[in-house]
Amino acid sequence: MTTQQTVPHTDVVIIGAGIGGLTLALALRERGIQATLLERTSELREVGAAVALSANATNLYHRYGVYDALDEVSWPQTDLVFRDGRTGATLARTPVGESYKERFGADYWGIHRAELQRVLSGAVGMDSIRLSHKVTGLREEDDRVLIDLADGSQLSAGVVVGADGARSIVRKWIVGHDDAIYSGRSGFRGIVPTEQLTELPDPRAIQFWVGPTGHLLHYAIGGQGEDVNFLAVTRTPAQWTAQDWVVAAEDREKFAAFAGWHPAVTQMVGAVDIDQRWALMRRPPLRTWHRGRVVLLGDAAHALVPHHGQGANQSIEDTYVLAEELARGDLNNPTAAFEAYEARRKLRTRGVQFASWQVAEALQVPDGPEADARNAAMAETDFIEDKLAWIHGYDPTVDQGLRPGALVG
Ligand SMILES: Cc1cc2nc3c(=O)[nH]c(=O)nc-3n(C[C@H](O)[C@H](O)[C@H](O)COP(=O)(O)OP(=O)(O)OC[C@H]3O[C@@H](n4cnc5c(N)ncnc54)[C@H](O)[C@@H]3O)c2cc1C
Repeated sequence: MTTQQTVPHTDVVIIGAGIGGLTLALALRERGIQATLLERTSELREVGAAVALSANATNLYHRYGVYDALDEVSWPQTDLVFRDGRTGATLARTPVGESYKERFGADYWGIHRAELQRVLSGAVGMDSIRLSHKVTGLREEDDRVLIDLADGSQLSAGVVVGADGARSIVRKWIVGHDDAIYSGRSGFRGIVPTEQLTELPDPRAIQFWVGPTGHLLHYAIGGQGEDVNFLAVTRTPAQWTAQDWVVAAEDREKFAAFAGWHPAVTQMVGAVDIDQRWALMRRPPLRTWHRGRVVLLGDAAHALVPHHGQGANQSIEDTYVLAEELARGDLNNPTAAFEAYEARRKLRTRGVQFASWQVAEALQVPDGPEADARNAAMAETDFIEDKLAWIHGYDPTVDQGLRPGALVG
Protein backbone atom coordinates (compact mmCIF):
# COMPACT_ATOMS: atom_id res chain seq x y z
CA MET A 1 0.00 0.00 0.00
CA THR A 2 1.29 3.48 -0.88
CA THR A 3 1.83 5.71 2.13
CA GLN A 4 1.39 9.45 1.82
CA GLN A 5 3.95 11.69 3.50
CA THR A 6 3.14 15.26 4.35
CA VAL A 7 5.33 18.32 3.91
CA PRO A 8 5.29 20.57 6.95
CA HIS A 9 5.43 24.40 6.79
CA THR A 10 5.31 24.71 3.09
CA ASP A 11 4.27 23.53 -0.27
CA VAL A 12 7.59 24.07 -2.02
CA VAL A 13 9.62 20.90 -2.49
CA ILE A 14 13.15 20.96 -3.91
CA ILE A 15 14.35 17.65 -5.36
CA GLY A 16 18.11 17.41 -4.79
CA ALA A 17 20.19 18.85 -1.93
CA GLY A 18 23.24 19.62 -4.08
CA ILE A 19 24.82 23.02 -4.58
CA GLY A 20 21.80 24.46 -6.38
CA GLY A 21 19.11 22.93 -4.15
CA LEU A 22 20.72 23.98 -0.88
CA THR A 23 21.43 27.49 -2.15
CA LEU A 24 17.86 27.80 -3.41
CA ALA A 25 16.56 26.89 0.05
CA LEU A 26 18.58 29.82 1.46
CA ALA A 27 17.40 32.16 -1.30
CA LEU A 28 13.75 31.24 -0.67
CA ARG A 29 14.15 31.60 3.07
CA GLU A 30 15.52 35.11 2.57
CA ARG A 31 12.14 35.86 1.00
CA GLY A 32 10.10 34.16 3.70
CA ILE A 33 9.43 30.92 1.81
CA GLN A 34 10.30 27.70 3.63
CA ALA A 35 11.10 24.75 1.39
CA THR A 36 11.62 21.03 1.99
CA LEU A 37 14.53 19.30 0.25
CA LEU A 38 14.41 15.66 -0.86
CA GLU A 39 17.83 14.06 -1.28
CA ARG A 40 18.40 10.54 -2.52
CA THR A 41 21.65 9.94 -0.61
CA SER A 42 21.66 8.85 3.02
CA GLU A 43 24.18 11.54 3.99
CA LEU A 44 25.25 14.82 2.41
CA ARG A 45 28.61 13.72 1.10
CA GLU A 46 29.59 15.50 -2.12
CA VAL A 47 31.43 13.38 -4.61
CA GLY A 48 33.80 14.90 -7.12
CA ALA A 49 36.57 16.75 -5.31
CA ALA A 50 36.31 20.53 -5.42
CA VAL A 51 34.72 23.43 -7.24
CA ALA A 52 35.79 26.93 -8.29
CA LEU A 53 33.23 29.61 -7.51
CA SER A 54 33.41 32.98 -9.25
CA ALA A 55 32.05 36.38 -8.21
CA ASN A 56 28.82 36.05 -10.21
CA ALA A 57 27.92 33.36 -7.65
CA THR A 58 29.99 34.15 -4.55
CA ASN A 59 28.49 37.65 -4.34
CA LEU A 60 25.12 36.02 -3.66
CA TYR A 61 26.47 34.27 -0.58
CA HIS A 62 26.87 37.73 1.03
CA ARG A 63 23.13 38.10 0.62
CA TYR A 64 22.36 34.57 1.83
CA GLY A 65 24.45 35.11 4.99
CA VAL A 66 27.14 32.45 4.46
CA TYR A 67 29.93 34.38 2.72
CA ASP A 68 32.21 34.60 5.75
CA ALA A 69 31.76 30.94 6.69
CA LEU A 70 32.60 29.89 3.13
CA ASP A 71 35.48 32.35 2.88
CA GLU A 72 37.12 30.67 5.87
CA VAL A 73 37.37 27.35 4.06
CA SER A 74 38.11 28.69 0.57
CA TRP A 75 41.20 29.87 -1.23
CA PRO A 76 41.03 33.05 -3.37
CA GLN A 77 43.08 32.32 -6.51
CA THR A 78 46.16 34.55 -6.93
CA ASP A 79 46.42 34.51 -10.75
CA LEU A 80 44.91 32.93 -13.82
CA VAL A 81 47.72 31.33 -15.82
CA PHE A 82 47.86 29.43 -19.12
CA ARG A 83 50.92 27.29 -19.86
CA ASP A 84 52.20 25.10 -22.61
CA GLY A 85 51.65 21.63 -21.18
CA ARG A 86 54.93 20.23 -22.43
CA THR A 87 57.44 23.10 -22.00
CA GLY A 88 55.74 24.89 -19.11
CA ALA A 89 56.16 28.24 -20.96
CA THR A 90 53.69 30.88 -19.78
CA LEU A 91 51.20 31.67 -22.56
CA ALA A 92 49.15 34.17 -20.56
CA ARG A 93 48.94 35.45 -17.01
CA THR A 94 46.28 37.66 -15.45
CA PRO A 95 46.36 38.63 -11.75
CA VAL A 96 43.22 37.63 -9.85
CA GLY A 97 43.60 38.20 -6.05
CA GLU A 98 42.70 41.62 -4.65
CA SER A 99 42.19 43.28 -8.03
CA TYR A 100 39.52 40.68 -8.84
CA LYS A 101 37.72 41.31 -5.56
CA GLU A 102 37.83 45.07 -6.11
CA ARG A 103 36.56 44.68 -9.67
CA PHE A 104 33.73 42.21 -8.96
CA GLY A 105 32.96 42.63 -5.25
CA ALA A 106 33.72 39.06 -4.15
CA ASP A 107 36.45 36.43 -4.38
CA TYR A 108 37.19 33.70 -6.91
CA TRP A 109 37.24 30.74 -4.54
CA GLY A 110 38.58 27.24 -4.76
CA ILE A 111 36.58 25.17 -2.25
CA HIS A 112 36.26 21.54 -1.33
CA ARG A 113 32.76 20.38 -2.26
CA ALA A 114 32.30 18.69 1.11
CA GLU A 115 33.05 22.00 2.88
CA LEU A 116 30.64 23.88 0.63
CA GLN A 117 27.92 21.36 1.34
CA ARG A 118 28.67 21.40 5.08
CA VAL A 119 28.29 25.18 5.32
CA LEU A 120 25.20 25.34 3.11
CA SER A 121 23.38 22.44 4.80
CA GLY A 122 24.27 23.88 8.23
CA ALA A 123 22.65 27.18 7.24
CA VAL A 124 19.59 25.48 5.75
CA GLY A 125 19.17 23.19 8.79
CA MET A 126 18.81 19.42 8.63
CA ASP A 127 15.15 19.64 9.68
CA SER A 128 14.40 20.91 6.16
CA ILE A 129 16.39 18.18 4.41
CA ARG A 130 15.00 14.66 4.01
CA LEU A 131 17.83 12.26 3.30
CA SER A 132 17.32 8.82 1.68
CA HIS A 133 14.38 10.29 -0.27
CA LYS A 134 15.05 9.18 -3.82
CA VAL A 135 12.43 10.48 -6.22
CA THR A 136 11.38 7.95 -8.85
CA GLY A 137 8.51 9.71 -10.58
CA LEU A 138 6.13 12.66 -10.72
CA ARG A 139 2.44 12.94 -11.50
CA GLU A 140 0.10 15.88 -11.72
CA GLU A 141 -3.25 15.49 -9.98
CA ASP A 142 -5.70 18.35 -9.64
CA ASP A 143 -3.70 21.26 -8.23
CA ARG A 144 -0.95 19.11 -6.75
CA VAL A 145 2.16 17.26 -7.81
CA LEU A 146 2.45 13.70 -6.54
CA ILE A 147 6.05 12.69 -5.96
CA ASP A 148 6.85 8.96 -5.94
CA LEU A 149 9.74 7.86 -3.75
CA ALA A 150 11.94 4.79 -4.07
CA ASP A 151 10.65 3.32 -0.78
CA GLY A 152 7.15 3.18 -2.25
CA SER A 153 5.81 6.18 -0.36
CA GLN A 154 4.40 9.28 -1.93
CA LEU A 155 4.52 12.97 -1.19
CA SER A 156 2.34 15.79 -2.43
CA ALA A 157 3.46 19.36 -3.15
CA GLY A 158 2.14 22.57 -4.67
CA VAL A 159 5.42 23.67 -6.28
CA VAL A 160 8.30 21.35 -7.18
CA VAL A 161 11.81 22.42 -8.18
CA GLY A 162 13.96 19.82 -9.92
CA ALA A 163 17.49 20.58 -8.70
CA ASP A 164 18.51 16.98 -9.19
CA GLY A 165 21.63 17.51 -11.26
CA ALA A 166 22.92 16.56 -14.68
CA ARG A 167 21.08 13.20 -14.76
CA SER A 168 17.85 14.76 -13.57
CA ILE A 169 14.79 12.56 -13.43
CA VAL A 170 12.68 15.74 -13.37
CA ARG A 171 14.23 16.93 -16.65
CA LYS A 172 13.41 13.58 -18.21
CA TRP A 173 9.82 13.96 -17.01
CA ILE A 174 9.62 17.39 -18.68
CA VAL A 175 11.51 16.54 -21.90
CA GLY A 176 10.13 13.02 -22.29
CA HIS A 177 13.49 11.34 -22.94
CA ASP A 178 17.16 11.44 -21.90
CA ASP A 179 18.87 14.01 -24.14
CA ALA A 180 22.51 13.73 -22.92
CA ILE A 181 25.26 13.79 -25.57
CA TYR A 182 28.86 12.72 -24.91
CA SER A 183 31.19 15.69 -25.54
CA GLY A 184 34.06 13.56 -26.86
CA ARG A 185 36.10 14.23 -23.74
CA SER A 186 36.47 12.60 -20.36
CA GLY A 187 38.35 13.52 -17.22
CA PHE A 188 40.24 12.33 -14.16
CA ARG A 189 39.94 14.27 -10.91
CA GLY A 190 42.09 14.42 -7.83
CA ILE A 191 43.25 16.45 -4.82
CA VAL A 192 46.94 16.67 -3.89
CA PRO A 193 48.53 18.39 -0.85
CA THR A 194 50.25 21.53 -2.20
CA GLU A 195 53.51 20.68 -0.40
CA GLN A 196 53.87 17.52 -2.49
CA LEU A 197 53.86 19.51 -5.74
CA THR A 198 57.54 20.44 -5.75
CA GLU A 199 57.63 20.93 -9.54
CA LEU A 200 54.64 23.26 -9.67
CA PRO A 201 55.13 26.96 -10.38
CA ASP A 202 52.39 29.21 -8.94
CA PRO A 203 50.76 26.55 -6.74
CA ARG A 204 48.11 28.98 -5.48
CA ALA A 205 46.96 30.12 -8.90
CA ILE A 206 44.29 28.69 -11.16
CA GLN A 207 46.17 27.26 -14.14
CA PHE A 208 45.51 25.55 -17.45
CA TRP A 209 48.25 23.39 -19.01
CA VAL A 210 47.33 22.96 -22.65
CA GLY A 211 48.34 20.57 -25.43
CA PRO A 212 47.01 18.71 -28.47
CA THR A 213 45.93 15.56 -26.61
CA GLY A 214 44.42 17.04 -23.48
CA HIS A 215 44.58 19.75 -20.88
CA LEU A 216 45.06 19.94 -17.13
CA LEU A 217 43.19 22.47 -15.01
CA HIS A 218 44.03 22.96 -11.36
CA TYR A 219 43.40 25.45 -8.58
CA ALA A 220 44.19 25.79 -4.88
CA ILE A 221 41.54 24.92 -2.29
CA GLY A 222 41.21 25.06 1.51
CA GLY A 223 41.48 27.99 3.91
CA GLN A 224 45.26 28.22 3.42
CA GLY A 225 45.44 26.93 -0.15
CA GLU A 226 46.86 23.75 1.36
CA ASP A 227 45.53 21.44 -1.37
CA VAL A 228 45.36 21.56 -5.14
CA ASN A 229 42.35 20.21 -7.00
CA PHE A 230 42.87 19.03 -10.57
CA LEU A 231 40.84 17.94 -13.55
CA ALA A 232 42.83 16.24 -16.32
CA VAL A 233 40.83 16.20 -19.55
CA THR A 234 41.56 13.86 -22.45
CA ARG A 235 40.07 13.45 -25.92
CA THR A 236 39.34 9.81 -25.19
CA PRO A 237 37.40 7.61 -25.51
CA ALA A 238 35.97 8.55 -28.91
CA GLN A 239 32.57 7.11 -27.92
CA TRP A 240 31.00 6.71 -24.49
CA THR A 241 29.18 3.40 -24.46
CA ALA A 242 28.74 2.87 -20.70
CA GLN A 243 25.40 3.54 -19.10
CA ASP A 244 27.09 5.26 -16.15
CA TRP A 245 28.82 8.64 -16.51
CA VAL A 246 31.55 7.69 -14.03
CA VAL A 247 33.26 4.36 -14.75
CA ALA A 248 36.07 2.34 -13.20
CA ALA A 249 39.48 3.19 -14.67
CA GLU A 250 42.97 1.72 -14.41
CA ASP A 251 45.40 4.14 -12.77
CA ARG A 252 47.75 4.04 -15.81
CA GLU A 253 45.01 5.38 -18.17
CA LYS A 254 45.49 8.89 -16.79
CA PHE A 255 49.03 9.13 -18.19
CA ALA A 256 48.17 8.27 -21.80
CA ALA A 257 47.35 11.84 -22.82
CA PHE A 258 50.17 13.42 -20.81
CA ALA A 259 53.24 11.31 -21.64
CA GLY A 260 56.28 13.57 -22.00
CA TRP A 261 54.49 16.62 -20.53
CA HIS A 262 56.08 19.04 -18.07
CA PRO A 263 57.10 17.43 -14.72
CA ALA A 264 54.60 19.63 -12.88
CA VAL A 265 51.81 17.93 -14.86
CA THR A 266 53.07 14.35 -14.54
CA GLN A 267 53.86 14.87 -10.86
CA MET A 268 50.37 16.16 -10.11
CA VAL A 269 48.52 13.51 -12.09
CA GLY A 270 50.86 10.83 -10.69
CA ALA A 271 50.37 11.91 -7.07
CA VAL A 272 47.01 10.21 -6.62
CA ASP A 273 45.73 6.75 -7.48
CA ILE A 274 42.95 7.25 -9.96
CA ASP A 275 40.23 4.64 -10.21
CA GLN A 276 37.47 6.58 -11.98
CA ARG A 277 37.01 8.22 -15.36
CA TRP A 278 34.29 10.90 -15.68
CA ALA A 279 32.40 11.33 -18.95
CA LEU A 280 31.96 15.01 -19.81
CA MET A 281 28.45 15.19 -21.21
CA ARG A 282 26.62 17.92 -23.07
CA ARG A 283 22.97 18.72 -22.76
CA PRO A 284 21.25 20.58 -25.58
CA PRO A 285 19.47 23.77 -24.52
CA LEU A 286 15.89 23.07 -23.49
CA ARG A 287 12.92 24.76 -25.10
CA THR A 288 11.06 24.87 -21.80
CA TRP A 289 12.22 24.52 -18.22
CA HIS A 290 8.83 23.91 -16.65
CA ARG A 291 5.72 21.79 -16.84
CA GLY A 292 2.66 22.50 -14.75
CA ARG A 293 3.81 23.09 -11.17
CA VAL A 294 7.30 21.73 -11.74
CA VAL A 295 10.39 23.74 -12.77
CA LEU A 296 14.08 22.97 -13.29
CA LEU A 297 17.13 24.61 -11.73
CA GLY A 298 20.89 24.22 -12.17
CA ASP A 299 22.37 21.28 -14.05
CA ALA A 300 18.91 19.80 -14.47
CA ALA A 301 18.00 22.79 -16.64
CA HIS A 302 21.32 23.52 -18.35
CA ALA A 303 24.18 21.13 -17.50
CA LEU A 304 27.50 22.46 -18.79
CA VAL A 305 30.79 20.88 -19.74
CA PRO A 306 33.17 22.07 -17.00
CA HIS A 307 35.77 23.94 -19.09
CA HIS A 308 34.66 27.40 -17.94
CA GLY A 309 34.12 26.11 -14.38
CA GLN A 310 30.60 27.57 -14.47
CA GLY A 311 28.13 24.73 -13.81
CA ALA A 312 27.79 25.32 -10.09
CA ASN A 313 28.02 29.07 -10.58
CA GLN A 314 25.10 29.06 -13.01
CA SER A 315 23.05 26.95 -10.58
CA ILE A 316 23.72 29.54 -7.89
CA GLU A 317 22.75 32.41 -10.20
CA ASP A 318 19.47 30.58 -10.93
CA THR A 319 18.59 30.50 -7.24
CA TYR A 320 18.32 34.26 -6.92
CA VAL A 321 16.04 34.67 -9.92
CA LEU A 322 13.76 31.73 -9.14
CA ALA A 323 13.36 32.82 -5.51
CA GLU A 324 12.63 36.39 -6.56
CA GLU A 325 10.04 35.38 -9.15
CA LEU A 326 8.34 32.87 -6.82
CA ALA A 327 8.15 35.47 -4.05
CA ARG A 328 6.77 38.03 -6.49
CA GLY A 329 4.25 35.61 -7.96
CA ASP A 330 1.55 33.28 -6.71
CA LEU A 331 2.66 29.96 -5.24
CA ASN A 332 -0.82 28.58 -5.85
CA ASN A 333 -0.48 29.31 -9.54
CA PRO A 334 3.27 29.41 -10.29
CA THR A 335 3.20 29.40 -14.11
CA ALA A 336 3.79 33.14 -14.49
CA ALA A 337 6.69 33.01 -12.00
CA PHE A 338 8.22 30.05 -13.86
CA GLU A 339 7.91 31.86 -17.18
CA ALA A 340 9.54 35.01 -15.82
CA TYR A 341 12.38 32.98 -14.27
CA GLU A 342 12.95 31.03 -17.46
CA ALA A 343 12.91 34.19 -19.57
CA ARG A 344 15.54 35.82 -17.35
CA ARG A 345 17.81 32.78 -17.18
CA LYS A 346 17.65 31.06 -20.56
CA LEU A 347 19.75 33.40 -22.66
CA ARG A 348 22.37 33.81 -19.96
CA THR A 349 22.81 30.10 -19.35
CA ARG A 350 22.81 29.28 -23.08
CA GLY A 351 25.58 31.81 -23.65
CA VAL A 352 27.71 30.25 -20.90
CA GLN A 353 26.87 26.75 -22.18
CA PHE A 354 28.07 27.59 -25.71
CA ALA A 355 31.19 29.34 -24.40
CA SER A 356 32.03 26.28 -22.28
CA TRP A 357 31.91 24.02 -25.35
CA GLN A 358 34.21 26.39 -27.26
CA VAL A 359 36.81 26.64 -24.47
CA ALA A 360 37.69 22.94 -24.76
CA GLU A 361 38.45 23.44 -28.46
CA ALA A 362 40.80 26.34 -27.69
CA LEU A 363 42.64 24.39 -24.97
CA GLN A 364 43.29 21.32 -27.13
CA VAL A 365 44.52 22.34 -30.59
CA PRO A 366 46.97 20.43 -32.82
CA ASP A 367 50.56 21.60 -33.00
CA GLY A 368 51.28 23.92 -35.92
CA PRO A 369 49.76 27.13 -37.23
CA GLU A 370 46.52 26.75 -35.26
CA ALA A 371 48.39 26.48 -31.96
CA ASP A 372 50.75 29.32 -32.95
CA ALA A 373 47.79 31.59 -33.69
CA ARG A 374 46.09 30.61 -30.41
CA ASN A 375 49.28 31.30 -28.43
CA ALA A 376 49.84 34.67 -30.10
CA ALA A 377 46.26 35.70 -29.30
CA MET A 378 46.60 34.51 -25.69
CA ALA A 379 49.69 36.65 -25.14
CA GLU A 380 47.65 39.74 -26.01
CA THR A 381 44.66 38.82 -23.85
CA ASP A 382 43.71 40.09 -20.40
CA PHE A 383 41.68 37.03 -19.52
CA ILE A 384 39.64 38.63 -16.79
CA GLU A 385 38.65 41.73 -18.76
CA ASP A 386 38.54 40.30 -22.28
CA LYS A 387 37.22 36.79 -21.72
CA LEU A 388 35.67 36.44 -18.28
CA ALA A 389 34.19 39.80 -17.23
CA TRP A 390 30.90 39.01 -19.01
CA ILE A 391 30.63 35.81 -16.96
CA HIS A 392 32.20 36.70 -13.59
CA GLY A 393 30.96 40.30 -13.61
CA TYR A 394 27.34 39.34 -14.25
CA ASP A 395 24.86 40.42 -11.60
CA PRO A 396 21.87 38.06 -11.48
CA THR A 397 20.05 40.37 -9.07
CA VAL A 398 19.53 42.85 -11.91
CA ASP A 399 16.95 41.89 -14.50
CA GLN A 400 19.01 42.65 -17.60
CA GLY A 401 16.03 42.34 -19.88
CA LEU A 402 17.71 39.52 -21.81
CA ARG A 403 15.05 37.45 -23.51
CA PRO A 404 15.75 34.20 -25.32
CA GLY A 405 13.87 35.15 -28.48
CA ALA A 406 17.12 36.75 -29.69
CA LEU A 407 19.07 33.50 -29.58
CA VAL A 408 19.10 30.70 -32.10
CA GLY A 409 19.33 27.13 -30.81
C1 LIG B 1 34.61 17.13 -13.64
C2 LIG B 1 33.74 18.30 -13.26
C3 LIG B 1 34.32 19.48 -12.76
C4 LIG B 1 33.51 20.58 -12.44
N1 LIG B 1 34.08 21.74 -11.98
C5 LIG B 1 33.29 22.83 -11.74
C6 LIG B 1 33.83 24.08 -11.28
O1 LIG B 1 35.03 24.23 -11.04
N2 LIG B 1 32.97 25.14 -11.10
C7 LIG B 1 31.63 25.01 -11.32
O2 LIG B 1 30.90 26.00 -11.17
N3 LIG B 1 31.09 23.84 -11.71
C8 LIG B 1 31.88 22.76 -11.92
N4 LIG B 1 31.33 21.59 -12.32
C9 LIG B 1 29.88 21.51 -12.49
C10 LIG B 1 29.17 21.39 -11.14
O3 LIG B 1 29.61 20.23 -10.47
C11 LIG B 1 27.67 21.27 -11.36
O4 LIG B 1 27.27 22.22 -12.32
C12 LIG B 1 26.92 21.53 -10.05
O5 LIG B 1 27.21 20.53 -9.10
C13 LIG B 1 25.43 21.57 -10.34
O6 LIG B 1 24.72 21.78 -9.15
P1 LIG B 1 23.23 21.21 -9.03
O7 LIG B 1 22.78 21.55 -7.67
O8 LIG B 1 22.44 21.65 -10.21
O9 LIG B 1 23.42 19.64 -9.18
P2 LIG B 1 24.22 18.66 -8.22
O10 LIG B 1 25.27 19.38 -7.46
O11 LIG B 1 24.61 17.51 -9.08
O12 LIG B 1 23.14 18.18 -7.16
C14 LIG B 1 22.08 17.34 -7.50
C15 LIG B 1 21.58 16.68 -6.22
O13 LIG B 1 20.37 15.99 -6.51
C16 LIG B 1 20.42 14.70 -5.90
N5 LIG B 1 19.54 13.82 -6.68
C17 LIG B 1 19.74 13.38 -7.94
N6 LIG B 1 18.72 12.61 -8.34
C18 LIG B 1 17.84 12.57 -7.31
C19 LIG B 1 16.58 11.93 -7.11
N7 LIG B 1 16.02 11.17 -8.07
N8 LIG B 1 15.94 12.10 -5.94
C20 LIG B 1 16.49 12.88 -4.95
N9 LIG B 1 17.69 13.49 -5.08
C21 LIG B 1 18.35 13.35 -6.24
C22 LIG B 1 21.89 14.32 -5.98
O14 LIG B 1 22.23 13.29 -5.07
C23 LIG B 1 22.56 15.64 -5.66
O15 LIG B 1 22.71 15.85 -4.28
C24 LIG B 1 32.12 20.48 -12.63
C25 LIG B 1 31.54 19.29 -13.09
C26 LIG B 1 32.34 18.20 -13.42
C27 LIG B 1 31.71 16.92 -13.94
